[in-house]
Amino acid sequence: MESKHERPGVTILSGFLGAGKTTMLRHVLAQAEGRRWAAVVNDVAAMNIDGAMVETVNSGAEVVQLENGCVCCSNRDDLGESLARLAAEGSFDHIFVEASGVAEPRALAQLFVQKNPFGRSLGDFTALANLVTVVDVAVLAEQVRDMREGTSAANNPAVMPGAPRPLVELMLEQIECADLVVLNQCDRAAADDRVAVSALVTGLNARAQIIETERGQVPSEVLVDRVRFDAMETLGGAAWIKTLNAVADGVVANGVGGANEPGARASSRPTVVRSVPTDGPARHEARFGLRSFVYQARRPFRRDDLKALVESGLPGLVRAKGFLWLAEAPDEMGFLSVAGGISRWDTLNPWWAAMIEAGRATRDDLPPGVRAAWVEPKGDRRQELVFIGVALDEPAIRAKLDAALVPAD
Ligand SMILES: Nc1nc2c(ncn2[C@@H]2O[C@H](COP(=O)(O)OP(=O)(O)OP(=O)(O)O)[C@@H](O)[C@H]2O)c(=O)[nH]1
Repeated sequence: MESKHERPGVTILSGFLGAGKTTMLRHVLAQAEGRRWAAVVNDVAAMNIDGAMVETVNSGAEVVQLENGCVCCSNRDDLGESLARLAAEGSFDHIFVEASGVAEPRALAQLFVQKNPFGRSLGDFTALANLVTVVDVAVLAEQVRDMREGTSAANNPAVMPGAPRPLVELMLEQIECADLVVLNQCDRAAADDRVAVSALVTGLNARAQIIETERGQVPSEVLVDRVRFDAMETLGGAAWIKTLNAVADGVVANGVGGANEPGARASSRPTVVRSVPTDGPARHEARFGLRSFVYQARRPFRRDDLKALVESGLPGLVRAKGFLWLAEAPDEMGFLSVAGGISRWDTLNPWWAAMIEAGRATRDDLPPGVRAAWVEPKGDRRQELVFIGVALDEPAIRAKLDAALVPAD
């Protein structure tokens, strides 16, 4: 084990929408046992559903929520400021960053190694320990099957410059730039699929350690105690980068083979690393065609109508999640999560309004976030759902959601 840095260590959790980052972070924070940890949570939409979920773990960790943009592009300064502040406080040994599901880990890692115009980088305040990518094995297995079977032009459309890129490209890039790849949701994947996905990950990034798990059940030591990040190795870990370097070194004749092999050494020449564009807030929309919107309402849903709507499949939907107020259980905060074509319905805790009505809390107990969202007479009971997808028909979805609400009096 490498010695601990005096600066707080940082573990970055990346991974495609719905892979299980928040589930894993909650599991890890629950293991804090008095250790001085903090978490910075970023969500892709204008509302930080993940941050609110992480705050429900009573671990003692400070949770900082970053909203209004993804940390790998439009929200970089906020991430930098939050990490610098947490480091300056001197009270934390380790900080976890949960990136949004569309974040590119390479862009995040570069914040720690590349100096800004003032000659500073996040590496001056903190020590990046691990870039971790969480993968939904079942979803990636499906993509591997499509890639294998996709021999026709229709399955392999050419992406012209400036056009949105397929989302699978983002998934693969997240794997290429990782020190540790967590293959999550193994309970949903067949054994053959697990083997195929593991082979794909090794092919893309032979250097990364791979862990298979369910529900993000990893021991915290794996993320905290061992420092794996190495700027040259991690940023140059992708098989294609190693191959290019080997070609440039004259090690590989045709740019194929050799450098992909486990244990292949990185070239000593400067690593070829793609530059990171910094083109503002609309980057994910422009690059991958992904858009998000937030649906809010102050009336309860009829459970069956909402279920029927969600299960009918909304064209273009990649991810939906958020808090629900259901007419059938008006005192319980519901949680809906749609990812990889599967919808999950959970109950979290009672609404604060229900607790006050039952005499179990008073208005003075309300946390600031709840106070800010309070509207009489129903208090914090509300709908707050984020929809993320490609070419979503937002007005049509909003109209269908409105129709699933209990009619206004
Ligand atoms: N069956 C199964 N479900 C899981 C597993 N891990 C997470 N889930 C569920 O998958 C859904 C997505 O999990 P999250 O932890 O919210 O995923 P995420 O990566 O944080 O999602 P985004 O922040 O939206 O990108 C939730 O409904 C989880 O309960 C798993 O290993 N198996």
